[in-house]
Amino acid sequence: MKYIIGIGGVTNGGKTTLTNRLIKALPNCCVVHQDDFFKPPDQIQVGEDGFKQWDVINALDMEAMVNTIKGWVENPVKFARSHGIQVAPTTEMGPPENQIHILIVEGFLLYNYKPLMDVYDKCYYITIPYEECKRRRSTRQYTVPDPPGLFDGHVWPMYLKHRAEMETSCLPIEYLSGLKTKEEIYNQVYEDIHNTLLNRL
Ligand SMILES: Nc1ncnc2c1ncn2[C@@H]1O[C@H](COP(=O)(O)OP(=O)(O)O)[C@@H](O)[C@H]1O
Ligand SMILES: O=C(O)c1ccc[n+]([C@@H]2O[C@H](COP(=O)([O-])O)[C@@H](O)[C@H]2O)c1
Repeated sequence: MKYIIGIGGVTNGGKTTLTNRLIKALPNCCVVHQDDFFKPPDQIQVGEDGFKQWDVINALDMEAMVNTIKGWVENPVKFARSHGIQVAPTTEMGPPENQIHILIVEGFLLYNYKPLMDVYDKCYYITIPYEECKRRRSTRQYTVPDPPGLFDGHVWPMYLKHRAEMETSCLPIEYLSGLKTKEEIYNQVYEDIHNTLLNRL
């Protein structure tokens, strides 16, 4: 059985932190990070606001991201092995039809791209309020550092726009408060996934 989990949400909400905990705990679990698909800086357009438009879908090579996910769907065992993830032997997992393969797709713009809308079996979305987001973001080092004013001039307005867009889609999204402790968020999501997978097997 294949199971694809989306961990979306606001920048610095705690997506990577949660994902890293889950991949250690879940069996045969691979991950695709949306951040790995950012285009190089010279391909990022400058908007009317004067900022490079990093927080839009066009800043990402979404075709490559979709192809990576398709690669996992076609052959999760090969995908896992080529990403250095140990696959449990079939004997440990029971018959092949009971073998679980999990993919976590993690990123800030997961639910705003049509070709990906149908791939998720479960959609999580982490939120934190403006002040906390700005505080966490101010300590974060990206490969391209934030120029002064980027958060208020581009990052936060784009987050609000994309979130509103996402909410008009029919995706069943489970919201998680990123203000809870890392442990609480992890326990909540782990239990949810565990119970869902037990019911499906
Ligand atoms: N539940 C939490 N409570 C407090 N700080 C958190 C929590 N989750 C993550 N952080 C911190 O917030 C920052 C961004 O976390 P990260 O997981 O990289 O976010 P994202 O992947 O959503 O951008 C890191 O410094 C991380 O330690
Ligand atoms: O990773 C990069 O190369 C990169 C370069 C420029 C900007 N980013 C920022 O990465 C943010 C999304 O990642 P995250 O982990 O904060 O959700 C987004 O808000 C962008 O502004 C990321």
